[in-house]
Amino acid sequence: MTKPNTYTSDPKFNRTIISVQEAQSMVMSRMKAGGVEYIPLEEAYGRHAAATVRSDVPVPHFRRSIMDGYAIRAADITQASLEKPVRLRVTEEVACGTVASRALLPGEAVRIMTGAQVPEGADAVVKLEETTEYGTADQRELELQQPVREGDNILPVGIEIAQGELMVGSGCRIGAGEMALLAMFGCATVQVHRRPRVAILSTGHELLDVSAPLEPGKIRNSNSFMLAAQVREAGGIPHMLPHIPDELERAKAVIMEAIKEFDAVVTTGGVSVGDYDVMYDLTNNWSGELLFNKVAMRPGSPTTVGFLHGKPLFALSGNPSACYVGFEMFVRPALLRMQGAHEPLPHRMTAMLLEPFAKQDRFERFVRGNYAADENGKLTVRLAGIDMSNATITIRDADCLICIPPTSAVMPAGTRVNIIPLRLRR
Ligand SMILES: Nc1nc2c(c(=O)[nH]1)N[C@H]1C(S)=C(S)[C@@H](COP(=O)(O)OP(=O)(O)OC[C@H]3O[C@@H](n4cnc5c(N)ncnc54)[C@H](O)[C@@H]3O)O[C@H]1N2
Ligand code: MOO
Ligand SMILES: [Mg+2]
Repeated sequence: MTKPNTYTSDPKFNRTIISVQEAQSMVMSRMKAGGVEYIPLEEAYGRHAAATVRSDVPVPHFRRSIMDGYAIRAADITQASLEKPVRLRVTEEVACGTVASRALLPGEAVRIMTGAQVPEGADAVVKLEETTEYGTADQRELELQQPVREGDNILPVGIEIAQGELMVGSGCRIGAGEMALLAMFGCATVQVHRRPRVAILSTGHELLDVSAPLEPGKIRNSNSFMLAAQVREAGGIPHMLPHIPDELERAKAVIMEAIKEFDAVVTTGGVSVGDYDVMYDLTNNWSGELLFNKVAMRPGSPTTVGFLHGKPLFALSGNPSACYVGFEMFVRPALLRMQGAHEPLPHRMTAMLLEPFAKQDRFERFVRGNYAADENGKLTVRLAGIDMSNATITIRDADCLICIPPTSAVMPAGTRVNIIPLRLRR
């Protein structure tokens, strides 16, 4: 006797499928920028600014020499030539950080160094190599054999940055350039968004601690470590909880506790239709809201997101690549939004596929790939290797996700596709 198929009526199997874009907007519409804190500039790298910083002075704020040489008045040497050189009296020296004692008068020159303030009255700097000095220490004379243009080798006030210009926008991630600008404008303390604290929980009877020897049927918990790295990359503070077996009551207790204490909870495993897939049961029957539990994407189709007390629970797949992609699509943007980022969703670029893609699917697929520029500067992309949602090795190897739209035919080499660059390239 055959066993009747009962699963077609089981809600665990009949989930409402939504598109990636829909799912992202459902999550993002609930996320807002978190609290603010003040930190020393030294610690600001990688953080997201919580206030706009503008220049309070122009840069440079004084006329600055860009060469080692002599500050002169261009009008004094308009007639200078090889045959009829002009001589000027050298009155003093201006090193970086010092200023001339008085304005330059006609017929005078001042020895000046790169970066030093050009004296009043001077309107050009002549490079040292184009000059000859004569005379004694108290009677110095400068000989010039050709005219110069007014303004030569002088940085005018404000040429680089005007007063009041935007230096660091609120929500912007502080990188090396922002660090330099914040220092230039005297921001010893920086107002930044708090880093979200994220609890990470792996579920699965089969999971072993990293230090445990392998046993038949069991594997080490690698997803928690991957997720912790992804949380860090997204600016958050990961907190790895000890992994738990697939037990509903246990999972409920740990998650309810974690969601009280942390800004977000990310779990991995147990979101599919298996007998021990407890995250389905948990999010279907809890005091929180269930946003979705099926997304038209591969890997990561059973990705589930819920909200409780305004905090998100991201229940990602246990399959390592599905877990990785689920994080990139939903958790990273959410964490970035909590830190004030304005455009946190993954950025897409176009590239030409260098090899055919044969798998057909009704869902959009995010394939791990590697991109490069061809000889014309156009982006190309190829698969990073094995493209299974249970694979881990290609997470190491990929520097982008190739977005393959739903297909019913082989996608030939040469097709233009979207790619999502991942993290910093090696
Ligand atoms: N009959 C069906 N089976 C499955 C379906 C389906 O539609 N019908 N969906 C498949 C898809 S798609 C995915 S994705 C997975 C989702 O699996 P779960 O999220 O339920 O995850 P688990 O069942 O707990 O584990 C899956 C896989 O991942 C390994 N795993 C789990 N946690 C970790 C960890 N912390 N570190 C490393 N590896 C982990 C686990 O051992 C399993 O091999 O379901 C398909 N099945
Ligand atoms: O959605 Mo699953 O991740 O395709 O394998
Ligand atoms: Mg499962």
